Amino acid sequence: MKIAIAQINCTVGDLAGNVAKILDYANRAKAAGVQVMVTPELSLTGYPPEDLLLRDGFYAACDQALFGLARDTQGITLVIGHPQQVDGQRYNAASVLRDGKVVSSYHKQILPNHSVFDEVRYFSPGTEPCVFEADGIKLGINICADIWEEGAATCALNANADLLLVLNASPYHMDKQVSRYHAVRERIGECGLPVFYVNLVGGQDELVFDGASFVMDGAGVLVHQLPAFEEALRIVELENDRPLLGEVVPQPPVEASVYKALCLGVRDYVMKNGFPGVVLGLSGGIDSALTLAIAVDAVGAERVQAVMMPSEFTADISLQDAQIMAERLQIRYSELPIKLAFDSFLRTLAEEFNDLPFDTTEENIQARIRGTLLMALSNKYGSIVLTTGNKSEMAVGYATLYGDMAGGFAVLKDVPKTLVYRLARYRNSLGEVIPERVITRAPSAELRHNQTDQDALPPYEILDAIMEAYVEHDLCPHDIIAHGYAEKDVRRVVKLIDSNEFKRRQAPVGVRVTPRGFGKDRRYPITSKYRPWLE
Ligand SMILES: Nc1ncnc2c1ncn2[C@@H]1O[C@H](COP(=O)(O)OP(=O)(O)OC[C@H]2O[C@@H]([n+]3cccc(C(=O)O)c3)[C@H](O)[C@@H]2O)[C@@H](O)[C@H]1O
Ligand SMILES: Nc1ncnc2c1ncn2[C@@H]1O[C@H](COP(=O)(O)OP(=O)(O)OP(=O)(O)O)[C@@H](O)[C@H]1O
Ligand SMILES: NC(=O)CC[C@H](N)C(=O)O
Repeated sequence: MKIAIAQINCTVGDLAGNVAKILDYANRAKAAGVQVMVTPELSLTGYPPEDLLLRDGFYAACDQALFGLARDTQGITLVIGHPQQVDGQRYNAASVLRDGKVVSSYHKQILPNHSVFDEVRYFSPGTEPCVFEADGIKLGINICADIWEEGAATCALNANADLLLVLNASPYHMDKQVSRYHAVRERIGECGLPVFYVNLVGGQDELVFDGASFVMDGAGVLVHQLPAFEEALRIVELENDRPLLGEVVPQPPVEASVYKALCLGVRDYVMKNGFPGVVLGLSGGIDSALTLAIAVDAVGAERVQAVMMPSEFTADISLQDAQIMAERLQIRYSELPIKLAFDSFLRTLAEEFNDLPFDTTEENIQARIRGTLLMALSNKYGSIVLTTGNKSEMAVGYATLYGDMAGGFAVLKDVPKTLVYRLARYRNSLGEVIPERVITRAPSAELRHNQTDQDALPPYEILDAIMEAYVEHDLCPHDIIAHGYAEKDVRRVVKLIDSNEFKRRQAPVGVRVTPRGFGKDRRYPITSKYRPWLE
């Protein structure tokens, strides 16, 4: 008996494309003598389809695609994830397709409604197991969150399952795989069934699904591990109901996995939305340097344009480093000085401003001129503007609305500044593209003379630690101070984080790589009188 794991990159809403991909994988699996092929959760629609799931017409289209897929599949049994409407109830389902028919369906029992998940908004929970037979072996079905709690796996065991097929759409964040192994081993501890953990791969707006599907035997031993961040078809041989040992691909270390997640997130956002390429402002600083490296690795140098837009505050080394990087990466590179536009703005505003001193206003005008130029290139050539702000800056509002925040996709939105440096070093370890000086010089917005980020903000090691404690772990300022951080830093950073929610709400979407990003999994009021930094 052979079971295939189809670790595929599905596109939300592309029913015909997803069906074609599943058929292609099924044909390859069939040619290799496979009896059963398993696809990820909601493989027919992509995940998460969000409010498409509130439309009756969407379920009708899914049924049509599912029955078409069943008709076109002969000689192999498929397990397909899809949304299903039964008697007015909506379910997150997995159906068994065999001999041209949909022979049975399972309804997900545990609906996740935390962090980035909203499944209670869309689905009713299932209550029944679904076990089908292939080659004399009884295969039980679970779907993703089912396996993270006690219940659904035991339900399959009680229905006489010999092993468990688990369809997943489990998004990536750092160290996620460890928690998946842990959850699956807990279930195996309870039910003793081997588990086929089949995960989706690909980017969907802010989420990246890393694949990294695996198989554990009934003792919780890892017997197959698929690669992360790429599609794969893995054929697992069984002796009776025992999965035999196969390739165990090592999981990438954290910098490599975050880097790959960012590349996949950018590539799929750009490609699935049909952009011919990307454009970004290249300042000679670390954030735009790393963003450029990711962009090139994601979509290829021929699809990337970088623009250096010097002002009177731009250091010579910034210009040199931008040129060196463009040369190393062989991208389209232009220089568009902003002096003329800046002077023109100042002249136009001179009477209004009435000799008031140079302040953030003028800094922001420069950032906005750059944003306007990049958006003009985007409009003219159809390329999407990548913004470069990192998580630390997005946390404290250190970015200009309609300036460096103008754009379509925020690559580093969930990458704290300290991790930006680690990723730059990691990328250079594969071949040096970021000039060493860009990594070692003090970060500066170069919006006035002799400016450095550290004039305005605590050192990034401290800022990032306080941010993680407050944003990811929900600690209150007192607890953070008790961890050894200076009271003034904690109160200041927390105040900045809370009072800049308005900016983040207007920021482009970007790839989530931490357990809590500034996206679907953090919903704070903009208007709020609750002020934890004063407590
Ligand atoms: N609650 C609220 N709801 C909606 N809108 C609100 C608001 N509070 C202020 N605003 C609006 O927002 C404006 C202030 O925001 P904004 O215009 O962006 O400007 P602002 O936050 O005052 O300044 C931007 C800051 O980011 C720094 N920066 C800029 C560019 C790049 C970098 C970098 O290193 O990467 C750093 C810069 O040095 C400065 O400290 C207000 O004038 C007001 O119009
Ligand atoms: N001279 C410039 N030419 C082109 N783009 C610029 C220039 N200055 C700023 N930008 C754009 O605005 C973004 C914000 O940059 P800024 O230098 O203000 O702060 P930063 O967060 O230190 O970013 P970086 O590390 O990339 O410099 C840059 O990443 C870049 O995309
Ligand atoms: N789609 C799901 O049910 C995912 C839930 C699960 N906790 C995960 O992140 O893997």
